[in-house]
Order: sequence, then structure tokens, then C-alpha cells
Amino acid sequence: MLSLIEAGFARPPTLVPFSDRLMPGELLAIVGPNGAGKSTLLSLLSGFRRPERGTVCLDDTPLAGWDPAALARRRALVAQSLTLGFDWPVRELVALGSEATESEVDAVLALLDLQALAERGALGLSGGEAQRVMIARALCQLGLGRSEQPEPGRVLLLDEPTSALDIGQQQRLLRLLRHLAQAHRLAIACVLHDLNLTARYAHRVWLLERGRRIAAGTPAEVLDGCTLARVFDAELTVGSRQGDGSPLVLLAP
Ligand SMILES: Nc1ncnc2c1ncn2[C@@H]1O[C@H](COP(=O)(O)OP(=O)(O)OP(=O)(O)O)[C@@H](O)[C@H]1O
Repeated sequence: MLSLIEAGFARPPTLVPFSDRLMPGELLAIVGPNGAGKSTLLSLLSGFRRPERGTVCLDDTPLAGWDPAALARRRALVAQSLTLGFDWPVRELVALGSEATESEVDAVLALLDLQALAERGALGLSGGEAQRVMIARALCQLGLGRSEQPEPGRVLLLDEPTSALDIGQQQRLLRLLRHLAQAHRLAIACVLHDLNLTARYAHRVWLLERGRRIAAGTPAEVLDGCTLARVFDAELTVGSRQGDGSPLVLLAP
């Protein structure tokens, strides 16, 4: 279990300290306008930046106290962009840094529908293909390709994983993440700009504004029309989706 205990940053980029947990089995969406602090929060949750206030613990141990190799098996971060100094074949890139066998890599490639690209060089991939490869690599790092149940209590953090994906790929990815969270008791936190994807697939939402988490709860609780219009400085209405009643955000013309 990943816990924030009054954790935040006093110096820019600032993050007002707060406490909460990433729950196993849950897909959490982190939303907010540009510059609100979403990536900053992911750097805190992942341990890439140490909090200047409070603590972030995995189980009961602060992230800084974890052995790096053990931590890498328990939490993975998918950053916004892929920077490569070498044209790795996709298969090797996905396995990089993990001890995954060939069949485990194949299983992860199949989850992201990447088998046809396995032998291709990563530098030649389209933006959306590269994004899926980065996600596959994180899943491999967490042991998701293994047939036996991998270590419990793993955490997957993704920064705008749908930004380069077409709508079909967005749907498949969000369905996959939701399935993985529930089937493998993974805790997943995902920065999303698309509030309708958030409403449709997230179990819980954190809304950030100017370095402060201002709301947390189910999509129906957080995605309130007045709040969203103010925070995003946008003309919009929030309706209710036929069927499941989840929020539906509509921009005014
Ligand atoms: N090293 C830094 N020093 C000072 N300010 C920074 C630094 N890095 C980021 N910031 C600022 O902190 C704020 C939060 O940045 P962050 O990248 O977390 O926002 P975000 O919510 O992820 O935005 P976006 O939706 O545009 O990706 C921004 O205003 C950014 O300009």
C-alpha cells in the first residue's frame, strides 16, 4: 500500500501537503489544469523526488528507505515521453531492467497488442505505438507477464498515458488498466486530461488546482460542473451518462 502522510513540497514546484492512500484494486485518476502539479505529484508518489514535508511510504517504509531493485519490482512509472539514446528493438526495450523471460515479454506485448512490433526498432515507432511500448515496459517491470501471481501490493503510475492514443486505443488501455487493477490487486494512479475517460473508467479521482489537491472522491463526487468550470476556466456543463449515470462533461460551443 502506498501512503502519503502530510507529504508535499514547499519549494517550487510546490505541492500543498496532504494525506491519502493508493488502494490495491483501484484505478485513480489525477486531473487538473495545465501546471496544477499533476506530474509533480507523480514524482512524489514514485519516489523520484523526496518530499520536503511529510513522508511517502510503501507498506510502512519510506520510499527513500527501499532497496532500489526491490522498489523497482513494486512500483513503476510511465513518464510522458520516451527518450532513447539507442534504437532498441521493442522486445528488448520492454524487457530492459526486468528479469522477464521471453514468454513473459510475449505475454505483456500481447496485453498491449504489440506483438507485430516486437522486432521493430523503437526509434521508428509512431507516437501512439511508443506510448504503448512504454506502458508494456512498466508492466514487465512489475512482473505482469508471469503466469504465477506476482508480488502483491504493486503500484503503477502513469503520466498522461492516453495523450498520443486514438479513441479505440484509449478505450482498450483504460479497460486494461481497470482490469489489471482488479485482477492483480494493483494500485494504479493515472494523470488524465480527458474528463470523460476519467468519469467512465476511474474508481476514484483527485482534482488538483495550483499545487493543491482540492477534491477527492468518486467521479460523480468530484466532477461537478461548477467546480470544473471554475478550475479549468471553461464553459461546460456536466450531465449524466445514460446507463450507468456517470458524469458526462460537455464543452459549450
Ligand atoms: N523545477 C521547477 N521549478 C519551478 N517551477 C517548476 C519546476 N518544475 C515545474 N514547475 C512548475 O510547477 C507547476 C506544476 O508543474 P507540473 O508539471 O507538475 O504540472 P502539470 O499539472 O503536470 O501540468 P501539465 O498538465 O501541463 O502537464 C507548473 O507551473 C510548472 O511550471
